[in-house]
Amino acid sequence: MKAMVIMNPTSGKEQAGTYKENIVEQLSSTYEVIVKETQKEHDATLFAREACDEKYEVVVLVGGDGTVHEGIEGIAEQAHRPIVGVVPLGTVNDFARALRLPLEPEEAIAYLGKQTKAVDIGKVNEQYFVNLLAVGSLPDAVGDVSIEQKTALGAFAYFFEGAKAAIANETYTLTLQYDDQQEEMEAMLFLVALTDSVASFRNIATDAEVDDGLLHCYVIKAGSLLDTTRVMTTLFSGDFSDDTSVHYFTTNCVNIASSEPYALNVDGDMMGQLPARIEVLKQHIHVFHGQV
Ligand SMILES: Nc1ncnc2c1ncn2[C@@H]1O[C@H](COP(=O)(O)OP(=O)(O)OP(=O)(O)O)[C@@H](O)[C@H]1O
Repeated sequence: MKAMVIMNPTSGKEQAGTYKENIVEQLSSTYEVIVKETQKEHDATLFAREACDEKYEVVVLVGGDGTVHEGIEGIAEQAHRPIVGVVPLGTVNDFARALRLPLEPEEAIAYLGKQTKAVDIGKVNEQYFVNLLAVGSLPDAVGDVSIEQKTALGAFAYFFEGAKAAIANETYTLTLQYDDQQEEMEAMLFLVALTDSVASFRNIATDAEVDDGLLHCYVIKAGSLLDTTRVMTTLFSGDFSDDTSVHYFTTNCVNIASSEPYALNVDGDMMGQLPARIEVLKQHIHVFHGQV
């Protein structure tokens, strides 16, 4: 049986190489292991696709959410899909959090080759996502977060920038189609979460399970500045149940359009623009899972 380890040498303050030996040791009793280092953008996608073509049993993605996203892109549409392992070396590591893996790389390595679980992935137009898709002020702001900010502030950088943009109160008209319904609304932010870990905050999308086959959709409606501030507080607290400014629904497919070609933020990076068809591929990828 074969395992391919795909490492991004630039992630984790360039410490990825120091974990190489332990990863190989963890897997080598069961698998013949090869290690590939990415040199540039999209290498992880190409390597992961090669692993599918050559019928590898396992692909281990060593890096941040960007590396996980690229690796999953390479696997998602293939007939043979290896089991995916994750060694988290990013700032946020939302996917590793959702899989209940320890964020300490050495500890996460111990889960490679152990218990597996089939998890959902999302498809947006012709791309895939494992965690979060967003349209609105927050995603623009997330795209603006610099590497230095991420390192200094960690996950909080996203919400800090997001809150500033939201308070500027930028809104737009969205048309949503799902489950035979069509809705039009003024929105500040549209979020689709697949897991309960969004920019590292576990109390957003608390109902989302990695294998529930559902897109957890949040429309943060336009309102006054006061409303906006309150909504941001609600977002931080994670309890939307009594908030009329937040429209929450679940579905397995939603079409979203807007009068303006708003940009999409997919798993933390700006990719493509509206209109978009978003669907969930239920329990599509097997992963090595952490503690339940
Ligand atoms: N050798 C390389 N040199 C420069 N960039 C690379 C290299 N290999 C991969 N990349 C790019 O690094 C990015 C992914 O970085 P990483 O895995 O650290 O995720 P991240 O999302 O930036 O993590 P986080 O934001 O949580 O710190 C991808 O855009 C990928 O194309």
